[in-house]
Amino acid sequence: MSGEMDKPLISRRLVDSDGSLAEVPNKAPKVGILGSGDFARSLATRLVGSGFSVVVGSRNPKRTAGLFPSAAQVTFQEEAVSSPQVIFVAMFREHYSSLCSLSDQLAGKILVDVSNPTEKEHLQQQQSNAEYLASLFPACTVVKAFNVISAWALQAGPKDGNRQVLICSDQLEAKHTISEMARAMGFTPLDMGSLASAREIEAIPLRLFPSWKVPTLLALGLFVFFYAYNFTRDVLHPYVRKHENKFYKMPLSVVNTTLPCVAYVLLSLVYLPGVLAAALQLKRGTKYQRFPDWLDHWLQHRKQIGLLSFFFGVLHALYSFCLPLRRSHRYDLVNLAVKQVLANKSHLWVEEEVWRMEIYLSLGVLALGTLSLLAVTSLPSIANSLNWKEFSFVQSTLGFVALMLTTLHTLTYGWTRAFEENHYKFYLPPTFTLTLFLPCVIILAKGLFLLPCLSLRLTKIRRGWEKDGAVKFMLPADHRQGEKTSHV
Ligand SMILES: Cc1cc2nc3c(=O)[nH]c(=O)nc-3n(C[C@H](O)[C@H](O)[C@H](O)COP(=O)(O)OP(=O)(O)OC[C@H]3O[C@@H](n4cnc5c(N)ncnc54)[C@H](O)[C@@H]3O)c2cc1C
Ligand SMILES: NC(=O)C1=CN([C@@H]2O[C@H](COP(=O)(O)OP(=O)(O)OC[C@H]3O[C@@H](n4cnc5c(N)ncnc54)[C@H](OP(=O)(O)O)[C@@H]3O)[C@@H](O)[C@H]2O)C=CC1
Ligand code: HEM
Ligand SMILES: [Cu+2]
Ligand SMILES: [Fe+3]
Repeated sequence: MSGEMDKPLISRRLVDSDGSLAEVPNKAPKVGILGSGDFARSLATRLVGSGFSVVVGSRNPKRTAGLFPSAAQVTFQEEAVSSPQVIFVAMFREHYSSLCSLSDQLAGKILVDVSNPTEKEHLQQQQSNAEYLASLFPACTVVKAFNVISAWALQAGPKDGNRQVLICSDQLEAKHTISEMARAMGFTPLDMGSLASAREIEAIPLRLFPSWKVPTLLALGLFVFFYAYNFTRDVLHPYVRKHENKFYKMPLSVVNTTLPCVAYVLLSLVYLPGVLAAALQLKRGTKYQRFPDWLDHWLQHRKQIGLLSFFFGVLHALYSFCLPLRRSHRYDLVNLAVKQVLANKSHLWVEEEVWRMEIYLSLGVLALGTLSLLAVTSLPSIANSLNWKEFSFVQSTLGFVALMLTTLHTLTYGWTRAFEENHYKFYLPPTFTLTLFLPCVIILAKGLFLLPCLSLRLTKIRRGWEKDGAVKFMLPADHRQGEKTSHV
């Protein structure tokens, strides 16, 4: 734990209230840490590296002293809390009460609660860990901070991962002190208000990609559905009807009929809500009415659904490149050649099939290329370099172009199969026909919205015009209080 970590990351200068930089007095400010676990160790290392003087309070300082940087003083709890004004409590909630014997020494000091509850604790306990700590030590000021930073991120310094430290407390002064400390350690403090926000802050590390949950479940659901459908058609049907063993198709072939279908359906689900929204606005004759919750939610999750569609599209492309590499493919080719020789046929070449394949592959590549533009512009650094018009051109117009290209890719792939009886296995139509329904609805609707009468009306509505005379800025009738929908 030496080397780079011991160097101050940021020189010990603090920003005065008037915004000017003030040199901190030479004597390093003293900070206490209770606990000697992973978090305490990383915190001590970071604090020492940022120019603080650290004293650690442990129940067994002899055993733990070796684990801390040599600059940190490790001692008994009572001694550690006596002089610093700021004390980090790097312990779990269930052990807070063991500190009660220290309450006299702790009185008047700032206690920083860094703890994270488990999912179960978070649901069971009404009181946040920080509020519980405050209730145990009424004579102290409790600040909630640093729980969103992992011990690892503290160790590595703020070069990796999220730099934000969410801070809340009932006392402004204490919050300011801890904010400046976070800044000195190279993090970005974010004021979250009073200690009542602690529960919310404690919930953050429990979340795992919140805005991705529904889109991911949707994608998985579609995958399971299409896989089962394709399995039934491509594997089960030949087995049941002709006792043919086609189970080898399960890992690659069936997957590659499934992936593109998921990608395609997801892509249409990105552009469907815009069409529904436009239709709703046309029907209502106003834009000053909230969309129903489900539509609002759907509109907000388009980015995630779109990126998932891109992901499945990329997988489909990679799997497609592997199709001719398969051993089964080679056997098929050789067997076909042998059959031809036996039948005394030569020069097998169906012009229509050749063209169809050349075209559908080309369209697939174009579709994926267009989709990658959308994916690239959704990176924040690129999105920030585009103005609003440019961004919406890529997302809305090019996205629609990608949908069109995919539709053409699918149509040229499917060709006349939808109309041939031998392609209906167990009366199930070929898979691609299922996926074509939504995109066709969208393309049709977009076409309709281009009709002068509708497009003029839509433009007027989007500029604030309303069906019933003058522009009104009324709260919609169905607006219930306390209802929040934007949460991404
Ligand atoms: C790979 C990928 C990445 C994506 N990344 C992002 C992302 O980073 N951020 C993001 O927000 N989305 C992202 N998306 C989702 C999607 O591209 C956008 O939400 C896109 O703006 C949706 O376009 P839209 O035309 O359906 O909707 P909108 O642009 O919201 O328009 C809604 C409807 O109104 C119509 N309309 C719009 N303006 C007017 C007007 N002035 N006059 C008349 N009619 C109008 C449109 O034709 C449409 O029918 C991504 C999608 C994919 C596939
Ligand atoms: N690890 C991480 O990445 C993160 C941890 N946190 C939070 O930091 C806190 C500490 O976590 P972590 O360091 O990982 O946990 P550890 O189990 O590694 O450390 C807990 C420490 O608490 C001290 N302690 C004091 N009294 C008791 C007691 N009665 N029983 C047991 N231990 C006691 C122990 O030190 P001693 O024996 O020296 O007294 C022990 O080392 C937790 O609240 C956690 O939620 C927050 C963000 C990230
Ligand atoms: C480099 C890009 C692409 C290539 C090389 C490619 C190639 C292919 C191939 C070889 C097939 C036939 C699969 C089979 O024989 O089972 C196919 C089908 C299909 N592709 Fe693509 N594709 C590409 C991009 C895309 C994209 C981006 C999408 C959608 C977002 C897509 C959607 C489809 C669909 C829906 C089918 C029909 C699946 C079925 O019902 O069997 N493709 N593609
Ligand atoms: Cu949501
Ligand atoms: Fe939600």
